[in-house]
Amino acid sequence: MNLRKYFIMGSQNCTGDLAAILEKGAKAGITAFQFREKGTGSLTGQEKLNLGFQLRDICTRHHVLFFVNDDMDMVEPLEADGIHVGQDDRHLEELREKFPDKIIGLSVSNQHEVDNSPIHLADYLGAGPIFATSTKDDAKQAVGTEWIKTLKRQYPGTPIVGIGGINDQNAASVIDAGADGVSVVSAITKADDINAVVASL
Ligand SMILES: Cc1ncc(COP(=O)(O)OP(=O)(O)O)c(N)n1
Ligand SMILES: Cc1ncsc1CCOP(=O)(O)O
Ligand SMILES: [Mg+2]
Repeated sequence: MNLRKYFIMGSQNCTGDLAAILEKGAKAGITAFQFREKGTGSLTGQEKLNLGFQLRDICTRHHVLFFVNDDMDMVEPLEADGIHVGQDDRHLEELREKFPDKIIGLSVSNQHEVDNSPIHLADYLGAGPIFATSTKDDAKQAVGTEWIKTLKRQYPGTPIVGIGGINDQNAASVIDAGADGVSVVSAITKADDINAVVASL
């Protein structure tokens, strides 16, 4: 499971063509992708599914892991490799039972969440927001790279990806803190040169 360069995107994040952005990212070396279609302006129903098929196909062609965000009903139709959920989403017990062989990621933003989560059912943890972000309206307070160190001490065998405000300038600090990968939205969707940003990440 290679989560080193984990790109997340939905149509609400872009003005341009999502398929073209993902294709560039995949060619440049992203290792994982999460289809996160949520928030103002996002697609629903069949339109969301159709976009999902298109993006899934790009990931298949480039051997990039494909995750869906939150929506467990899309996992099977899109033949996703896994699903990422947060604290207010479907419970890991239910997901693990339904998808015994899929990769399940869980967001954890503080110790209270860790203490109240079945971490042993998660295949990886999304830690953040590490830095301030304007991509997610309801993002929690930025926790800094110290949070990665704290998690890694407690769960040395569980892969951890940092998320939130990560870009090609600060990604190294996230990896240096012990993260196995960096998850980014705007660093790629807003990049002038996607190839350069992914290489630099
Ligand atoms: C890799 C990764 N980490 C964290 C998140 C955030 O998930 P969540 O807290 O459920 O928030 P939403 O993304 O659903 O708004 C993530 N999506 N991916
Ligand atoms: C989905 C999500 N979860 C925590 S922060 C965030 C958004 C990250 O976006 P960006 O990489 O643009 O800061
Ligand atoms: Mg969620």
